[in-house]
Amino acid sequence: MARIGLVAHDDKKQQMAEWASVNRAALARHVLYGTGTTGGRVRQETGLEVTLLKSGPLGGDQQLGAMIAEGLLDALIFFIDPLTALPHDVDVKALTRLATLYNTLFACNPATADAVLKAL
Ligand SMILES: O=C(CO)COP(=O)(O)O
Repeated sequence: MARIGLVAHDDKKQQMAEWASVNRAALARHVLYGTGTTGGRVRQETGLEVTLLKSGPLGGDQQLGAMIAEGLLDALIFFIDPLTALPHDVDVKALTRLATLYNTLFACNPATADAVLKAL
């Protein structure tokens, strides 16, 4: 059982919902956390229990970063939108920086998320 953070930017939320639905059985074996909107969407699509943090732009990315720094998160699935400028880009950078710094399993697209989920 691993503790997994789920995050997706707006243009990637559909992709996250589909990925979570396809991988529902595997995800059900883990403890899930999500930024507000992403987590709500995953909950709605899959019926999985997801602990909802604040929405990303309102501090949810930072909450996940703090969990990583405190050793409370084992993997981060973060579907980043590479084509859109985001006003809270500093938060995105901070979260990906901490995932890198703490050697956290970190997937930013479905192909890598599949591999990470298999590894857990
Ligand atoms: O913006 C996000 C991550 O940077 C995601 O936050 P939401 O899931 O609340 O939309």
